[in-house]
Amino acid sequence: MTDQPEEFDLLVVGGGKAGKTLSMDVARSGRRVAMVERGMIGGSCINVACIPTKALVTSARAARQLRGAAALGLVVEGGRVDVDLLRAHKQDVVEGMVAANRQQFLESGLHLVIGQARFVGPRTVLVSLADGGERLLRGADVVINTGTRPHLPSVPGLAEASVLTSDTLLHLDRLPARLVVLGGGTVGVEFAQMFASFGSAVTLIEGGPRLLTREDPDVGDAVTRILLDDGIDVRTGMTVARIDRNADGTVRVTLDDGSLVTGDDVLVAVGREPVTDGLGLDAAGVQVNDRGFVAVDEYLRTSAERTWAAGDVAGTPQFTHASLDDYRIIRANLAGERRSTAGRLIPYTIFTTPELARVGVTETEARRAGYDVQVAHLPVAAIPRARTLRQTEGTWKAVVDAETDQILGVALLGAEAGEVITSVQLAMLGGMPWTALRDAIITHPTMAEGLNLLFASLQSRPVR
Ligand SMILES: Cc1cc2nc3c(=O)[nH]c(=O)nc-3n(C[C@H](O)[C@H](O)[C@H](O)COP(=O)(O)OP(=O)(O)OC[C@H]3O[C@@H](n4cnc5c(N)ncnc54)[C@H](O)[C@@H]3O)c2cc1C
Ligand SMILES: NC(=O)c1ccc[n+]([C@@H]2O[C@H](COP(=O)([O-])OP(=O)(O)OC[C@H]3O[C@@H](n4cnc5c(N)ncnc54)[C@H](O)[C@@H]3O)[C@@H](O)[C@H]2O)c1
Repeated sequence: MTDQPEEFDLLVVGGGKAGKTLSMDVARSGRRVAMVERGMIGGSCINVACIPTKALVTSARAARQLRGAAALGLVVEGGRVDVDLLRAHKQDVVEGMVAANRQQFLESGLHLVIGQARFVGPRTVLVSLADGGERLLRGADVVINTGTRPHLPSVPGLAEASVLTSDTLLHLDRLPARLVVLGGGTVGVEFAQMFASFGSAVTLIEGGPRLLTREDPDVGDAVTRILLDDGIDVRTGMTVARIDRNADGTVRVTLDDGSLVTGDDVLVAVGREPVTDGLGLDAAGVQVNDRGFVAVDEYLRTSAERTWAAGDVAGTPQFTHASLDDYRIIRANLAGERRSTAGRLIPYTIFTTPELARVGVTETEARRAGYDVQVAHLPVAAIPRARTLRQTEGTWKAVVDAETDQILGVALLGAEAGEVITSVQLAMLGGMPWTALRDAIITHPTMAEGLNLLFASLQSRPVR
């Protein structure tokens, strides 16, 4: 290695969704691009987050369907969860996507540098290469996209109790007979239900007053009822006082009211923290905010010149599609536009069974913002398609502005909600009033047809 850095038009640190997409895009346009990735080709989503978990959710749903096969007129005998086959299925999906990403990186012409990057000066990183040695790289523009990792709270005993995170639970070579899940957020509810479907006895402990605290109380409570029906022991408003690994290998979780929960494993899912340690942000002149995330403005610029940040580490809502939109913003701004993150409509789906899909604001947020709202509710059982699927669990909710008829937000808890939400999102993006969804001719029998029914329960404004 010489003292002179290798020069690039664009240097991307961390190959997450935003970083890899931007790297390929800029490289395809003929610019010199280096992307430094310490090991996960394709980033967290395809290796340890969305893709492996959703592959396992598919298995969990199949297990549920097999158990309910008689209701569909099928006699299925035997059947058991084989953890090795489960892992092989998940790994096959992951490896297919990693291989496809690797191929796309190659074809784009980007310089993929596998190693750990650390800033040693403005827009300059020293990379400890995975196969030994170092490289010094400098970018005319630099994008930081190093993601987040599971946060481990300072609970007495936790550090010594060999607890699991979403990363490590995915690699487990056995099914815990009793799984204790700490944290009733997105990761907690998805994993709790998945493992309950595989046959684990699951206890879910949430510190807040209910599960999914960002949702309206009625929506969070509806998800809680579904998990309770699945046999999950849900304990809300509970803090863990300490965790101990017993001599026989079991784990004892002591709650603040003195009660004990015993399990074989503990999954800690209490949020994620930014990956910035050892990154040398000071040397780069990049500041972090009070939560430790890289501080960015609405154009995704950091405090350092021509240094940008994207995805989870920049405090963007922690979804892959949000990170992808950060790529669009930085791409436009690198080309001299002024594209902003302000006012983005970012939907999401929580992949419980049934799914909870959300877009826009909650009823609580709309009322707090001073809107005069109308609220529509629809039990999923009222949708003909739900009957034919025999998946009648759940309830839909829409919040509209009574003054303007604009849709403010929708929460769909039910089968295929993650697919149906996009129709609502597109209507919102197009500024369509709720009456358009009430009156649209929608294919029968589909779940989306429920939108006709949901909005039909609202009162039209009197004709003036
Ligand atoms: C269990 C789980 C399930 C999820 N499911 C979903 C889902 O279904 N849908 C959804 O939209 N979102 C989901 N998410 C959230 C989603 O995974 C993240 O929001 C998304 O992956 C963030 O991507 P990113 O662009 O910020 O970076 P990441 O994909 O996290 O990539 C950051 C990369 O930087 C690399 N890196 C870090 N430091 C360095 C360094 N110093 N040098 C070099 N490389 C470095 C890392 O190895 C990593 O590959 C899930 C998250 C979890 C934990
Ligand atoms: N389907 C998806 O899109 C998907 C799936 C998984 C994760 N994600 C993303 O990843 C992010 C992180 O997920 P997460 O579930 O780790 O975090 P989260 O912020 O969604 O939920 C964490 C939960 O843990 C609770 N908590 C915090 N400290 C606690 C403690 N000591 N004891 C008990 N409970 C405690 C919080 O009240 C909260 O309900 C999500 O916010 C989401 O953006 C998305």
